[in-house]
Order: sequence, then C-alpha cells, then structure tokens
Amino acid sequence: MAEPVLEIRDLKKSFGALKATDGVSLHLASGEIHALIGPNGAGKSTLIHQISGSLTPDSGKIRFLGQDIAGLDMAARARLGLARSFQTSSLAQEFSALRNVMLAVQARQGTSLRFFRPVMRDRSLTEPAMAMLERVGLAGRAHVPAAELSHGERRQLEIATALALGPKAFLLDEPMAGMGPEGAKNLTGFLDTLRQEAPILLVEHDMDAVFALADRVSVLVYGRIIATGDVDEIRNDPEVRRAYLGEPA
Ligand SMILES: Nc1ncnc2c1ncn2[C@@H]1O[C@H](COP(=O)(O)OP(=O)(O)OP(=O)(O)O)[C@@H](O)[C@H]1O
Repeated sequence: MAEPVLEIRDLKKSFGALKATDGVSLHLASGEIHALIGPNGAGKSTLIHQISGSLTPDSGKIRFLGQDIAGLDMAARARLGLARSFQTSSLAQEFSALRNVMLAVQARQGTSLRFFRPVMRDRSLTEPAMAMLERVGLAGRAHVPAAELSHGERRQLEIATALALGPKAFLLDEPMAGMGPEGAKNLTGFLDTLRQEAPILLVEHDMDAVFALADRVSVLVYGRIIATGDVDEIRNDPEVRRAYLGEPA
C-alpha cells in the first residue's frame, strides 16, 4: 500500500479524568473520503483539533505526507497543505467573496500586501480566485460581501478559500450542519468531486451524506474507534448498531 497521506497512531488526549482521545489510530489514503462518525461527545472535534494543531495531544504520532507534524503549529501544518474548514469561519465578512479567495491565493503565493497596486486589478490574484469561485459555483456572487451570502454560499466560499491554498488533505468538521436539504445535496455532490483533489477526513452527523460519500467509515465512541470499514460493513456491524445507531443488543 502507498504511504497514507495522513496517519494517526495511538493518539491520546485527556481533559482531567476524561479520556477524550483514548488511543486513536487511523489513516487517510490518497483519493478517499474517510468519515469519522460517533455520538455527541465521542471526541470527534477533539481529534480534528489535534490533527490541525489547535490542540496538543498528550501522546501519539501524527504523520502528514511522510513527515511527523506533531511539533508544528497550526499555520505550519496549513502551509504543508492540511486544510481545515468549517467549525470556525475564516472569512473576512466585510470583504467580497472574490476578495476573500484572493487573500488565500496571496497567502499561498507568499506575497505580502501590495499597497501601491490596485489589488482588485491584479490578475495574478483575480484569475485564480475567480477560477476557484467557478469551481464551487459561486462565480455569480463574486462581488457580494461574505456577510451577505447565504449560509450555504458561505460554506462554498470557505471551500473556495481552502482550495486556493492548494490543500493536500481536507479536515472537514460537520460541513452539512445548518444546510437545508437542497444545500446538503449540492454540497454532497461537490465533496464527491473534491476527493480527487485531496483526500477528506469528514466528521459528519448527516448519515445520508456519510453513506453516500465515504469510502471508509470509522466509528468513535468514548474516545476509542470501535469499528472501521466500508459503508456496508459499518451499517451491518452489531457493535456499531448498538453503540451508535441506538439499536438494542
Ligand atoms: N477543552 C476542553 N476541556 C474539557 N473537556 C473538553 C474540552 N473539549 C472537549 N471536551 C470534552 O471532551 C469530550 C469530547 O468532545 P468533542 O467535542 O470532541 O466531541 P464530539 O464527538 O466532537 O461531539 P459533537 O458531535 O457533539 O460535536 C466531551 O465530553 C467534551 O465535553
């Protein structure tokens, strides 16, 4: 097997007596969507925070693109191509959709603000930024301030800014939250295409989306992975049905 894009080994994190992450190991392979599901409080967000670098594990290994990233801060992990999106919005609300994506393009190019050039006419920024907006279906809303976009459109814009950073893997924490049925359907279709660009570790409560998208599913309960498998294996796993899908033993 080719080396996984992301590999987590025996990760542990406690808050006092609570073992929020209790020896988690999982990996994300190239081209796949790996869904992480589990009941409220299972430790899904805590795990994502440790991978993105906003929370320090007590022990365990995190390797990304063959490199141990445990000692890197969040910004350094993002620069390597680890894109985290959704639970905290990174958008500049007063700026247009286009300007938001341009900021990400600029960050990737490593250029500083060009005070003496009219930024909005800088084609090395506007052209790739428009291309990203087109990809997520927001080109028609390019000049609308982020604050005036609908909830679903803001999610699309967050993906466009993440794409502009040239990600090598996505960590998506509940992207379907707050989306109506139509928005969830559109986003599901889009995520389906996104896996070609970079694999996705997907934390999601929307089981329709998980079962439609996931190549593999891991089930987290009380900080431990109790099962990993494809959608059918997870649906039919008696322990999963008991612990998570709420069925009697
Ligand atoms: N900073 C913290 N300090 C203390 N306890 C915390 C902290 N962060 C999370 N926890 C606890 O760790 C456990 C796991 O929380 P976490 O938010 O990771 O779960 P989750 O699976 O993402 O839940 P949800 O599906 O509701 O988002 C919970 O019991 C939570 O109360």
